[in-house]
Amino acid sequence: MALKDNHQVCKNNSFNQSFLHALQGLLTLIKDERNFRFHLFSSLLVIIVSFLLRISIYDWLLILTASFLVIMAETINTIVETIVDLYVGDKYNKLAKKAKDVAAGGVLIAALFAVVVGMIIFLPIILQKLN
Ligand SMILES: Nc1ncnc2c1ncn2[C@@H]1O[C@H](COP(=O)(O)OP(=O)(O)OP(=O)(O)O)[C@@H](O)[C@H]1O
Repeated sequence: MALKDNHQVCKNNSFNQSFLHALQGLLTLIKDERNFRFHLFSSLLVIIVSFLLRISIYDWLLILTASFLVIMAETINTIVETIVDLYVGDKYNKLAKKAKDVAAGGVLIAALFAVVVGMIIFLPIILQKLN
């Protein structure tokens, strides 16, 4: 059915098929996108640290939201890059540059937000443990 490319171009005809194609998209992100792997690994690291430091439920919500935003921004960045490449190929195009740079800027904003959230939550706990 899905997961191996059968050159399907028609609509998915079952929930299972839709789900398998979504899973295939996720695996493609992990396999092909170095930055996506980096953000996924960083998020897992932050989640492990959050467990170890026993942060509050509200802090968990913030940490998970910040991680989710970075991963979603990276996903949208990959979508933009792929569509731009599909459209312009190897040719230089000013609008292609704008689209790709803006998409990358979105990832940067989300990553900075995650760093600020991480510092607000982890720094006081770490400083308290050091004292
Ligand atoms: N067709 C193009 N026309 C103009 N500029 C381009 C084009 N393709 C890429 N660029 C420029 O090269 C940069 C890198 O593009 P590329 O598609 O390699 O992204 P990437 O290295 O995969 O980015 P990221 O690190 O965000 O995943 C873009 O941000 C853009 O400035």
